[in-house]
Amino acid sequence: MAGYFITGTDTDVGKTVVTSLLLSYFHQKGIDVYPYKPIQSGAIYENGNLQGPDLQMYERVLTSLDTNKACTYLLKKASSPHLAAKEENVWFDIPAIQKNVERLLALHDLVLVEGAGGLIVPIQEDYCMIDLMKEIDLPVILVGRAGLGTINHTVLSVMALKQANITIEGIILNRLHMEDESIEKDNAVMIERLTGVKVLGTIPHLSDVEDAFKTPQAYESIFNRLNAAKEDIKQ
Ligand SMILES: Nc1ncnc2c1ncn2[C@@H]1O[C@H](COP(=O)(O)OP(=O)(O)OP(=O)(O)O)[C@@H](O)[C@H]1O
Ligand SMILES: C[C@H](N)[C@H](N)CCCCCC(=O)O
Ligand SMILES: [Mg+2]
Repeated sequence: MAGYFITGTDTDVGKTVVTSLLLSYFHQKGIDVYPYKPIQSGAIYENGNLQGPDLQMYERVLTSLDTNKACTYLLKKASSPHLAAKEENVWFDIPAIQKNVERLLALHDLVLVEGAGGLIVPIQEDYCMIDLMKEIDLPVILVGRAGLGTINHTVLSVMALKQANITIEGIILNRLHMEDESIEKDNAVMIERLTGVKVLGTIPHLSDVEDAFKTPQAYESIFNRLNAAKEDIKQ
């Protein structure tokens, strides 16, 4: 029974890609790993069914995924959850989300919970993603961009996590675009120096994201630094 909360410095920073690579990595190691996206906004109708884009990506790795189990709230508007919920007349039952996490933790060796956007994303007008993370109480993997601008975003995110007393397992930088490698290398060094949190590694720019899920061992040097990779999490 182990889990991580995968958060990011922003929306579209690569949380779902990192979560899917982690799913694939642990799955190939024989670990019973399961994803959970409590709140998915930006869901779209496909063949008459409302589909969550993040869930569709997890499904590329775990073809047997039960999307009802892996997501509690599917909202159509591609916005902050608080706004989508207001427009769609949805009320978030936070204790129910918490119970779902506990249920999944009891059922699986490893659970990967993905947030929506970054930390100060409102779920309700006075309750943000970071408040949910605090309640869920899993160690956090923070995904940030690898390139220019990430020092500020990543260090501020770590400051907020520390202020909330949330355990940070590590930072993963993601090469969303091809940028100056000397800046990216220095970013990792400066983020470690300014936060005291380990940068586990950098995910390269992927020409074919889904293809990358087939070879998760390529990220061994990043993922084997996670405690879940070291401990025997199969109870
Ligand atoms: N390393 C990478 N190389 C190339 N493309 C990437 C990489 N990482 C992410 N992407 C692409 O960037 C986009 C955003 O990634 P992703 O969906 O993982 O973001 P997210 O942080 O999960 O966003 P959200 O807040 O909506 O959950 C996607 O189109 C994804 O395929
Ligand atoms: C719809 C999108 N892909 C995300 N899931 C939600 C991102 C909310 C970001 C809110 C904000 O930081 O301004
Ligand atoms: Mg996502």
